[in-house]
Amino acid sequence: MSVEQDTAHHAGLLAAVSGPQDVKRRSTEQLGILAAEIRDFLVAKVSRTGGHIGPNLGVVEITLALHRVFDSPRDRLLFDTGHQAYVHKILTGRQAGFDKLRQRGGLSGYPSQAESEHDLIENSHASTALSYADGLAKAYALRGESRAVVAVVGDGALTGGMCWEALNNIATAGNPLVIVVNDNGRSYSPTIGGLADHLSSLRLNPGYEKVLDTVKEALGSTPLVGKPMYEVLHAVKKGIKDAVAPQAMFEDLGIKYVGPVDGHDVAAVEGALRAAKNFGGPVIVHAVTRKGYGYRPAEEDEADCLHGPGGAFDVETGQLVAAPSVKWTHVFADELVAIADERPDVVGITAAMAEPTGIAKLARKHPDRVYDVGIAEQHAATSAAGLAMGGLHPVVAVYATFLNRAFDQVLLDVAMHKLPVTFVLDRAGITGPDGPSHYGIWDMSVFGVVPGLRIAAPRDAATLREELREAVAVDDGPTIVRFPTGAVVADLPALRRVGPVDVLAESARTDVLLVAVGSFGQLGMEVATRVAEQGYGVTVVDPRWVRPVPAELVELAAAHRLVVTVEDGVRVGGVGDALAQAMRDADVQVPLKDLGVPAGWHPHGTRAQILADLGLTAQNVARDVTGWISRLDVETVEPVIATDDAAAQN
Ligand SMILES: Cc1ncc(C[n+]2csc(CCOP(=O)(O)OP(=O)(O)O)c2C)c(N)n1
Ligand SMILES: CC(=O)[C@@H](O)[C@H](O)COP(=O)(O)O
Ligand SMILES: [Mg+2]
Repeated sequence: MSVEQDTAHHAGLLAAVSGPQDVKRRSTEQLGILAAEIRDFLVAKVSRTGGHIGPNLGVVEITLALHRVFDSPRDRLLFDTGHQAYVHKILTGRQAGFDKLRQRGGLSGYPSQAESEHDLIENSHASTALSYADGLAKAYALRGESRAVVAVVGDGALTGGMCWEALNNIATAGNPLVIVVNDNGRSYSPTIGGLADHLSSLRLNPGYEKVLDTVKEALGSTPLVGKPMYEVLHAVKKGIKDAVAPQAMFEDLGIKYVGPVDGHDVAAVEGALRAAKNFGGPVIVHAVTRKGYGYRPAEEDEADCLHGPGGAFDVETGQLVAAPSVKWTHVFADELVAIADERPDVVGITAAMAEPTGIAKLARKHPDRVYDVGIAEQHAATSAAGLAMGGLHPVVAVYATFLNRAFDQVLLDVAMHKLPVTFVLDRAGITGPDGPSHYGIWDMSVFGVVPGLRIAAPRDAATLREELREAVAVDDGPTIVRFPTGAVVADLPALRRVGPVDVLAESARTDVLLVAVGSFGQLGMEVATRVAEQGYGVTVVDPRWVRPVPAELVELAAAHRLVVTVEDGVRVGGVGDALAQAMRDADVQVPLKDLGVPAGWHPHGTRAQILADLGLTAQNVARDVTGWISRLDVETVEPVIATDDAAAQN
């Protein structure tokens, strides 16, 4: 067969898949071909859009086997985190959508109910699927519905505490439920922790299966010498298993364990899944896979097996096509290392995202001063509280969206104890292609209610460095420093500083106080120019520290006719809301308009597109501001006319 014929033959099998039924009818040999076609398809498509290529290359065979053994959507397939559901999408009629993967109006990077009846959970925060599965299995049992529930969970996601809370309940409930552990030994970087070590010891122990075979043979050939002999042999077998395998742990919990199976052998996975399906109770199928399997640049990418290139990449090399830029993350990472060089009490914490948050840079310089806690943001917060109680100043670097789940820990374990912990929230505000679950738009509202917590929103590289230093200098309570995704914007020097507030622009007229939060500083400057063209004077300020609301900001507000806030976060409970309250408390009667992200689930796209959709562009804000201030002119004129009328009548 020529290369062309071969390619056409490959493309033909995948092209003929419009749903799971087309996977079920394939022979074992055809499945191998189909798997290769899927990998080609993934690389070809994702290299143009960016996306989670490494994780998906690793679950091709598992997903094929799932769709052969189970009947989705009647049976429920749940993907933990959901970043590895591309193959599932390909097999459930969505191949055409991959040209616009993660792009505005296109396919979501995660399961999506709007896209397909085969998708159920849309949450793309890790470690939730087992809890959903527990609930679903209970619901189907109570309603008398015979439907299988299957959760696919990675070894990384398994480091999250919710998984263990769920396992505890799944075991007690005893409902039929299949948990596929997709064990590739990695989160982004190699997965950390006791469980991960246990799993990898099993994976790396070639003697394991041989030992079991020997015991099995011994059992088979041993003449029936009665129960005691059997028990001795059984104990030997169990002892060996306990030494090298995690099943003892799962089986002690009450969950049947099947495995380990080669996760790239469809027939093996299929066999294990069928056994699990027929078991009638909770079963763990432990599938060992390789992240990035079948695509050399991913397999050989030491950093993260091409976990999720943010944009188009070169198929030959796996390198991003876009020219590298200096990101907010880089500025933070460099400054943190500089601070740590000066202050031995400063330590870093990452929740399985050392490279993406920049903490890796500190780890390379001071390896004994960085802790990777796994995908465990709640634990990260309280562990940081412990470190602070022990005399250190922890810097917990997480994405803004992931700190949401640690609210109680930040509130009570850290803030109530007035502990000096700095949370650095990367990817704050609208992020883009990952969609609504990944927008870091809630932090200022959610954590704004925490007593004693100070929140900084730097506007550029210089203020990020400065505010990070100010944050780690705080020794009587927690701090947050939040900044957006992507390339850091050009430095925007202040004209002067009033308390903590930077004045970025001012004019002779004091019509509007424009409070530009964080990276909206530059937008504020453009708005001021546009509004000035309409004859109004705008003072642009950056509060720098948005919580607590600086008293100086309230004083500045009192000196203007209109206050407008613009922030990259939800309006409810945001900076605008907080300033309005502070103004009410101070009896400042100046009207305030707050611009930000409206409540809702805003679909994915680029950050710029979404901000434009939300009206958060200089043009839109300038139009709004001009409209509001000109209406105020009319309103202030009207009472005068009314008085004249009244005088005329008298
Ligand atoms: C709560 C939470 N924290 C962090 C992340 C970021 N994140 C996405 S995937 C991932 C690693 C997942 O590892 P694993 O479950 O083993 O899946 P793999 O990518 O190896 O297939 C992390 C840390 C997240 N989605 N949710
Ligand atoms: C699945 C997940 O939560 C992450 O992989 C996320 O997609 C990373 O986003 P960035 O590309 O912004 O690092
Ligand atoms: Mg993994």
